[in-house]
Amino acid sequence: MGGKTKNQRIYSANPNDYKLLEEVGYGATATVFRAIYLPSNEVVAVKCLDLDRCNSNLDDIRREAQTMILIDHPNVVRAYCSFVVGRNLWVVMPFMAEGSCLHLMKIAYPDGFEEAAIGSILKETLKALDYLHRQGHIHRDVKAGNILLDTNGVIKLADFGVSACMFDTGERQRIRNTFVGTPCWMAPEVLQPGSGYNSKADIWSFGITALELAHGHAPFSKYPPMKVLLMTIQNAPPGLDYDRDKKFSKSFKEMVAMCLVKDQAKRPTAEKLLKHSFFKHAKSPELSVKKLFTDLPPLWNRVKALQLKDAAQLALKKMPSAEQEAISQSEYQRGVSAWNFDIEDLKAQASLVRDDDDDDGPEMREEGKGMKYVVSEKDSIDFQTSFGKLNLNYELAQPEYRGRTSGEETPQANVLNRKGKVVESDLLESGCQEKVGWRKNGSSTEASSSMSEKDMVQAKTKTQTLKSRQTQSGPLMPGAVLSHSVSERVRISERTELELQPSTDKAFLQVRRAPSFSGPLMLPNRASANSLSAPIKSTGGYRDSLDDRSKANLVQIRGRFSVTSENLDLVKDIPLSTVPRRSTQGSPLRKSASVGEWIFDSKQAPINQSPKEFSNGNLPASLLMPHLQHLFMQTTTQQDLIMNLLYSMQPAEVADATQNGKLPPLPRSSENNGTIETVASERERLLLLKISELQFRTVNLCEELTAEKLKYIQLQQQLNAVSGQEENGDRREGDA
Ligand SMILES: Nc1ncnc2c1ncn2[C@@H]1O[C@H](COP(=O)(O)OP(=O)(O)OP(=O)(O)O)[C@@H](O)[C@H]1O
Repeated sequence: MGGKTKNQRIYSANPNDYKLLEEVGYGATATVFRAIYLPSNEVVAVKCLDLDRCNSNLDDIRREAQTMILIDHPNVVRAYCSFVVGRNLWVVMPFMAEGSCLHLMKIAYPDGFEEAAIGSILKETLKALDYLHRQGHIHRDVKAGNILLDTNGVIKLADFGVSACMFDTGERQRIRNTFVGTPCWMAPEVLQPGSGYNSKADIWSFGITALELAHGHAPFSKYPPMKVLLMTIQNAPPGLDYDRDKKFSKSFKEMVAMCLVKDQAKRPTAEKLLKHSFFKHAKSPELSVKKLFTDLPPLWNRVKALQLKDAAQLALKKMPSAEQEAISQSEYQRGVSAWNFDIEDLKAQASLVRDDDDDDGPEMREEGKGMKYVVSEKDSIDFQTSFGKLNLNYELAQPEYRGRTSGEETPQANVLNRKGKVVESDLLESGCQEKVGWRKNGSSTEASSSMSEKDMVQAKTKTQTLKSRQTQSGPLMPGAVLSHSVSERVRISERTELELQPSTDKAFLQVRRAPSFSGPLMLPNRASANSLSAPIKSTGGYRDSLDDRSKANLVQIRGRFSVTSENLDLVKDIPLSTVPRRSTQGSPLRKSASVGEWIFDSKQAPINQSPKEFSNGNLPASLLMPHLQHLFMQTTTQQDLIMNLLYSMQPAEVADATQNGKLPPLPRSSENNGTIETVASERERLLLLKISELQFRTVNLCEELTAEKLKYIQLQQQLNAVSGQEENGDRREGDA
């Protein structure tokens, strides 16, 4: 898809016309390069999207790219053209020389920007959203990482990787009832399957982005994604409410609060929000934003420095010992397992979290997340949540892809000064490492070194290894990509490298392979390879994440859910406050393997109740009440469980289960056109049926229980009678 821009410049679809220079960014699915468009000698950005890593099919991706080409707004990054190169889609865009707000914060403003700059950045972003919403688009990935800055202060919203058209109907709209976005920035309604969402989801993400720009990180960003999702649903919306936020104006706080309302209907439209006093008084970006990057080195050096910093930190501070790694891994697994199975526990945890915990050290933030949740040799994790399947993409290392065209120095070995002149020296040797953190303090720039001498040695080792690796792989001709997929090459080379390289190098690779919590969370549509009803992937699927104990207890893995016998024992999950204490301590009621069938275990009857008590007329009620309450709780818990399971099942699975007689028949809708609304109402009816069935079963169980108790009492009475007769006999013998 070659294309023309507004000023009629034509950009060819021939990869040989583009000379890829430095890597200036990377995301979950793409690596972005500064490049020269050779026919006009113009600097552009080329985003190389790894199609293997996208959950959409090629047609969808092409359509997205086409949408980007049609976009025409000063605050939206448009695509000049796009074309397929091997297993990659190249999207040619204007080069935004100062990169994203996220990178800028990471490198120089770890605690966020000042309010004036935030106002300008948000206003320009909101203009972009207003335009997109008017055009019928939902961006769905609004965040600081997608707000790009140019040297002249121009601000643009980028990344249509997950955008959706609001006016689409049918299949595409059904797909939209899926999780797409980035966990910390995702609106609560996006997490509710079946409820659907609209452009107001962008307004929520916009509010979260405002907090991100104010604090340097998004709320909840230190938590694992599954916890973030739960906290978004359950906690009060985050805001600018704490001591640290005193410096911000009332109107800023008010604007953020307007965006972060859980009820999407109560959130303002972008158009309305633009009229808010906070934006009316916003300064021009020329005045407030341009100064943010004076004194900073060029973008590619910042990106490189960030990569090295991450690698060195990971290698030296975060690269855990075998033991720590095991703990970390088990924590990770626990998180995944907990998300799947112990929702109550997670709810309790989430409720204990204080929002002001977000003030924790930078190691808890985005950089740190990748370190804690490193899972090597895995490209993605499929979280099987009670709400649906979440595919957590990882950032992918593409070290070999950073090369330039034939005969050029590799970017890793080049340090360019602000004028763009190539300085032939290693980043580390040049002393650039001293500025790994260009922390800006007010107007002055402090060159702070966050790497120790040891860091340097390790990082240098890394750099040298990178160089030699590039020598081995040779310079990259854009055309050469056609012959061998980047992802393939990377996977092969990474596997070999992980086996052969010292830990530092592994660490570097893992930094890039760590879960990208800033990347999109995607629930692929069923037509895609990652079908919801497909068996759980062994690589990274939660099945792997179950610990041995859980595996041993595995009763059933069906579709996207696994049920363990441990989880079936819901008794222990009942809150102590709501259930009589006795019933939580070794209840005589035990669940059989099939959910809903209860067995009374007389061995476990409360030991402090003597047989005599059973013959007492009051006792059956006092004994039964806890169990009846217990049963009631169980039923409620089961209902919740079933509701979660049903909500997470795809219609096809429900229909399948119905046909197999595993679930009551699905009520047929005469107008079942496959829309999500119909599916939702069908599920609701199915659920009501299930609830009635459970209630019926509960009553039956109570009756059975009462009958058993009566039998027990009768036996006790018979026993008493027999022992009474024996006693009388003994006495008579004694008297005689
Ligand atoms: N036109 C551009 N000019 C300069 N830098 C860019 C440009 N486009 C993207 N970048 C940089 O590259 C990074 C990754 O790009 P992008 O967000 O498009 O990739 P992605 O894989 O879609 O990311 P994700 O899905 O994780 O948000 C951006 O955060 C930004 O720093």
